[in-house]
Amino acid sequence: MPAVPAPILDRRNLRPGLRLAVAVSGGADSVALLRALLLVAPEIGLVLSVVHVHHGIRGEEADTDAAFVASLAATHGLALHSRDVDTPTAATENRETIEEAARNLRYGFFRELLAAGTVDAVATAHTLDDQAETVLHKLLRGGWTEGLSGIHPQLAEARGAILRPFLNVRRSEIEAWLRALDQPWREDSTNADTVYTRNRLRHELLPALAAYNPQIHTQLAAVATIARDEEAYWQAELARILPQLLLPGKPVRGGGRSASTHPDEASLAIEIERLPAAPALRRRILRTAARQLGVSLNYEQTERLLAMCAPSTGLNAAAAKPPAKRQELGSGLIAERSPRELRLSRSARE
Ligand SMILES: Nc1ncnc2c1ncn2[C@@H]1O[C@H](COP(=O)(O)OP(=O)(O)OP(=O)(O)O)[C@@H](O)[C@H]1O
Repeated sequence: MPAVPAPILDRRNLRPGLRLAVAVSGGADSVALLRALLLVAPEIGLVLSVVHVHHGIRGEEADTDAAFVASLAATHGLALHSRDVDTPTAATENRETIEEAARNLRYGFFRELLAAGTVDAVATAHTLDDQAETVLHKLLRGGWTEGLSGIHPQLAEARGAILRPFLNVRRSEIEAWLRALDQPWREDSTNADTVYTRNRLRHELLPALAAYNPQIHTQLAAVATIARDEEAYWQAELARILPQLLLPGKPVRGGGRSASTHPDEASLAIEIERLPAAPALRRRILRTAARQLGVSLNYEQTERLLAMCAPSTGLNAAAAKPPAKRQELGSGLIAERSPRELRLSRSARE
């Protein structure tokens, strides 16, 4: 068999002396990530270990996965950080889906290892295929640039970081390499189950799109990179201008009536005249303001708020209806427009 080159790792965040725990589920992607990191560890000076979470779902299959990962770590003389969790109970208690609960428990363990200083970073094996599936999923459900940013190559934590050095690597490349190495991996039986949206995207929608553009995975991953950079730019702009714009709890000025100051209410005012003209910024300001009151606005709610910021007098006003004076946007969020201010308030009684 011709030699298959090792997948190319993103080395940006791999520095000498880094104590890096590789998150290994036993699947092809994470087994390959471990093998690829083992190849470069001596040259870079990485101190590798393995982290595995037994989620308490998928019965014996998960027991075998855990044993497989333990044996892989032992074969390469690596320390193993393992944790058994009860995903179904956590899902019920926190009203999460099984997938959400498993993810939260998994990342909870990673963050514990980082916070305790046991390791400096945790590497997960997300691939370019995962990135494409995530972006497509966000597009289907409706996503802002932050959602379209998909899986980030690096997540800074309070202490340490979570790294994704395989984000530029195709899953097909990984499997070919493991076969060439004669390295077995564990197949997750739920990966083929088309009950899960993500699996339908992987097995049905993406192959259909690839008939229109064979580079669709790379294109969607490029959307994530572009969206991430755009979002970072606008977030820096927001950090600069928000402190002058959002006026928490201030009374309405400029002739507007005073808003209710019921003790259960949290409120914020925005001076309309000082709002930048660009909708890209206006939307972000409005969404950030709502988020500060604990409400995550969807597109339709954001557009309703945006319309409330239109000029109430002057030439432009003749073309359209005057902006609404008061609207309830859901989740207890109320928007009130006075001549100079837009006030958002949230009743805790909702
Ligand atoms: N049980 C596990 N133990 C350790 N690491 C795991 C486990 N499951 C997944 N991982 C790590 O997470 C990566 C992504 O896994 P997977 O695609 O199943 O996650 P996901 O459901 O997409 O959630 P998320 O993207 O938030 O991690 C894997 O490549 C692996 O590095």
